[in-house]
Order: sequence, then C-alpha cells, then structure tokens
Amino acid sequence: MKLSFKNIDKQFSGLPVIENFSRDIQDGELVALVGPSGCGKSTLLHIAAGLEKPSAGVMLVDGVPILGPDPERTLMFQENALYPWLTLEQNVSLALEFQSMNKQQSREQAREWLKKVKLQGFEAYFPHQVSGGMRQRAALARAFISNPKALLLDEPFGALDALTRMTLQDALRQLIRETGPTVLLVTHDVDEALFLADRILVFSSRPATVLKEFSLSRHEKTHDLSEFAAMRREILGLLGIHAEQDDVAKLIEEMEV
Ligand SMILES: Nc1ncnc2c1ncn2[C@@H]1O[C@H](COP(=O)(O)OP(=O)(O)OP(=O)(O)O)[C@@H](O)[C@H]1O
Repeated sequence: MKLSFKNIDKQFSGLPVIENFSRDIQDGELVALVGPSGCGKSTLLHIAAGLEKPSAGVMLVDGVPILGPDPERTLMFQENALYPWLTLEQNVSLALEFQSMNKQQSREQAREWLKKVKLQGFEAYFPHQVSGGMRQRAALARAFISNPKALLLDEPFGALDALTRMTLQDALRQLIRETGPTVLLVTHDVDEALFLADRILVFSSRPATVLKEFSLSRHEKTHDLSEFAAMRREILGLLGIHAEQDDVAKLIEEMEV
C-alpha cells in the first residue's frame, strides 16, 4: 500500500502544526519520523490513519483520497493499547471479531499470533498481570492479526526499558519481514529509527517541515550501530543533541579512537 501526503497543511485553532508536507511512502517501505516533541509527528500519523483531516492538501492511499479510518491502516500507540478487562487472547481476537469473523476462528488465530510473539501460556492473563514488554507484544499481535497493509506506529516501545525495547524491535522487524506492510514509525529513539527504517525524516520544531532525509534501505541492520555513527551524530545534531549530552555517541566515539 502506497501512502502519499500531498501538500499537507494542518492547523489547530489557527496554530500551524504542519506546513506543506509532501512525501510518498512506497509499498512495503518503513519510514521513521523523528523530531522535537510537539512538532506534529503524531498529527501526520493521525492524518494517514484518517483520524484527522488536513486543513489543506490531500492524503492518498494507492492514489485514492482517504475518507476516514480503515482497518487496512492500523494505528498502534505507546501504551494503554489493550483493554484491561479482557484477557490477552480476547484483546488480540477482538481485532478479527470487529471484522465479523466468528468468535471461535478469531480465538484460534489469536492463540497462533500470541505464540508468534512468544506469549504462549499467557493467553488467559489480563494485561495488568503481565509486564509492559509483554503487553506491547500482545499489542503487536493485535496490530498484525488483521494483516494490515499499513501500520502506523506511534512511539510503540517508548515506555519500555532499553533492553526490552531492543527485543521488541527485533520482534517487530521479524513480523514486518514476514508480512510486508508499509510502515510509518514515529519515534524519539534515533537508534530505533536507524535499526528499523529504510528512510528517516528529521523534522524541525512546529510547524513541522523536513530538515533532512536519510536513506538506509541498502544497509543490513543490526543493533551494532557503529556503521551508522556519522548519520546518528548528524541526526542528533539536527535535533539539538550534541555528543557530550549523549552517552551512546560518547561510547561510539571512544570505540572509534
Ligand atoms: N486534536 C488536537 N487539537 C488541538 N491541538 C492539537 C491536537 N492534536 C495535536 N495538537 C497540537 O499539535 C501540536 C503537535 O502535536 P503532535 O502530537 O502531532 O506532536 P508530536 O510531534 O507527535 O509530539 P510528541 O513527540 O511530544 O508526541 C501540539 O502543539 C499539540 O498540542
């Protein structure tokens, strides 16, 4: 599924948030949006989801203007993604029940997906009975179960500790490889963007415009980001974070000496 932002402007009560944003996200591409807090990244995601209408310009899906939300374009948030009164299995199966699949088939598929994200044995647990990382695994299963053509991820692992985040990034990358959706990923984590993305758009503060675009699609990805050190430093610099403030940058610099 190709997502096209065409000359998008967005204001909230006269406050300009997005100015003349145009980009095509190709079928199967993963594009990360990074930028200062409050610059308008989530707003772009909401426009792609059909939850917000642009003030000017048009949002196209495979060349056709979108009319509103659609399960083909699935949004996933940082937290509160699961219903606390439903078990993990019920939470995951609900995505299919909403699409009118019968309950028994939905539950069977939910169990399959929970297995894929390594939650076998936790089907009957409620969200508060498992860890934050396990909740986000279940949220990933729920996002992928309906086989969306586009995934719109808003800081999906932002609330997790660094180690859990890395295992979840691996799980996400595996699921993306298996199912091939187009992905827009909003993240504050430059390393996450470098690890997952084919392309990174770095935004200015509000109103959001693209300061620079980085292409990574030809690189083989690992969590060892030394290959990306220069790009990483440049992105952090564009965001106003300099090496002396950044522990990982310091570490990489020490390694380079
Ligand atoms: N529905 C809304 N009504 C009014 N203002 C809004 C609405 N949604 C977003 N805004 C405003 O638009 C601006 C951009 O918000 P947005 O959530 O898109 O930023 P962001 O880059 O995703 O921020 P963060 O990284 O902190 O999540 C903010 O000033 C926010 O208050």
